[in-house]
Amino acid sequence: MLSMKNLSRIYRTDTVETHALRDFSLEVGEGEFVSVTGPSGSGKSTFLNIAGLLEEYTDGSYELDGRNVATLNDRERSRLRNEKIGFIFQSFNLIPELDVFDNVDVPLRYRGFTASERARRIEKVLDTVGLASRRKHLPSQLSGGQQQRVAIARALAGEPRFLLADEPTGNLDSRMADSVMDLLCDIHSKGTTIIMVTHEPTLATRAERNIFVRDGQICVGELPLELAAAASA
Ligand SMILES: Nc1ncnc2c1ncn2[C@@H]1O[C@H](COP(=O)(O)OP(=O)(O)OP(=O)(O)O)[C@@H](O)[C@H]1O
Repeated sequence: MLSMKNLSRIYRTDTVETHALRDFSLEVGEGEFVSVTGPSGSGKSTFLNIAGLLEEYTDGSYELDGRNVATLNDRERSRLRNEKIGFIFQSFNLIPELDVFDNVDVPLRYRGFTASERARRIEKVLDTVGLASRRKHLPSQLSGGQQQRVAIARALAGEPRFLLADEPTGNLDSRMADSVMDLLCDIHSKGTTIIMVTHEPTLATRAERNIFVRDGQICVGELPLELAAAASA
């Protein structure tokens, strides 16, 4: 359902050309849970942003859910992104003035659902992430782990096929990180396809498949030592 072939992404400034991705080919099937690791600056976020249609690529081909991304106009791209993809970021990106319920409501309003349909979906996802009793709390009244759960609820409320997570546990202590990972595994077991970028080898090995990226390329058949150690632990 996600197919990238020989993708490249070059950032150009007046003086420097950065090859953030080069010859990057990847297939992710329906229902997979893939983690992406690699050194800082290796291209992980660039890959995730292109996968999520937030960023353009320079060359190669990308098909998402059978659609050739290069043929889409801006409106079609936004629509595909809103309907099929949920995002989770390291910094939870909640709106501080809105309570939990209204934060989760934000993307649903864009989709044009009725108020009753939105309320049904919000109650359901808050239940999924274990925060139904906190619906009237502001983000500042929640722990970091709870805030990330709200962000996950917001990403799930539109019932996306794809969940893209960029360092979702990066701002959390290990106990909260584990509980967010438990939640992602649970969401995956119910059928959502997940791609997660992480620096944490122990978290990466909880996915079904790990991709290791170095210098903008996937390293095939190479498991870094720390990942191999975490996998056998
Ligand atoms: N907007 C941009 N303009 C120019 N260069 C960029 C831009 N965004 C990223 N890069 C460069 O592209 C390369 C890949 O960056 P990217 O953010 O994808 O790496 P990363 O693996 O996610 O890093 P980290 O683990 O530190 O978040 C880096 O060399 C970075 O400096």
